Amino acid sequence: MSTSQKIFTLAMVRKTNALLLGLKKKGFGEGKWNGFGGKVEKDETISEGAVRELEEESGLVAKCLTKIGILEFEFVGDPVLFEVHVFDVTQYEGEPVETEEMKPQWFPEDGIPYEKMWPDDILWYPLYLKGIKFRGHFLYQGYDTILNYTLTQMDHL
Ligand SMILES: Nc1nc(SCCc2ccccc2)c2[nH]cnc2n1
Repeated sequence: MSTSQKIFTLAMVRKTNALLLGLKKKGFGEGKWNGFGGKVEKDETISEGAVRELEEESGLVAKCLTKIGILEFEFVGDPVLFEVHVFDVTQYEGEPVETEEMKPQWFPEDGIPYEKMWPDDILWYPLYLKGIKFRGHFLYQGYDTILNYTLTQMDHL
């Protein structure tokens, strides 16, 4: 039983058959390729937070976001439940630039570097890339081992 929930965003930027990922240079998830995201501030909606974090971390300005998933992460021994709202971004302005937080790179959809990403990604990316919305819950031991999980397709989020 987790005593508190913290809301985070994760923006997945896509163009024809390619996905933009960022190599996290510091902080939570350092050294892993991931979408762009972070905390949601008190004075913003979840999608406003997603737009802000994407611009801060990649320089891209999202013009349209679609909520495509909700992922809950629990870490053994940590009472905080991470609730991550995942968005698909296909309309954006600008070119991706390296920032203090992230080094961006385009990957072909059949060349995703799962071995250098969070272990849950290989489980839900295939749903995302097929346009299937999802809700998942993952129990982690440390940051590399998933003890158990549920992953459900959703018609609406
Ligand atoms: N793909 C993925 N992302 C995250 S955290 C993403 C949201 C975030 C949270 C805090 C700082 C920056 C970004 C994960 N955690 C556990 N598995 C995971 N998989």
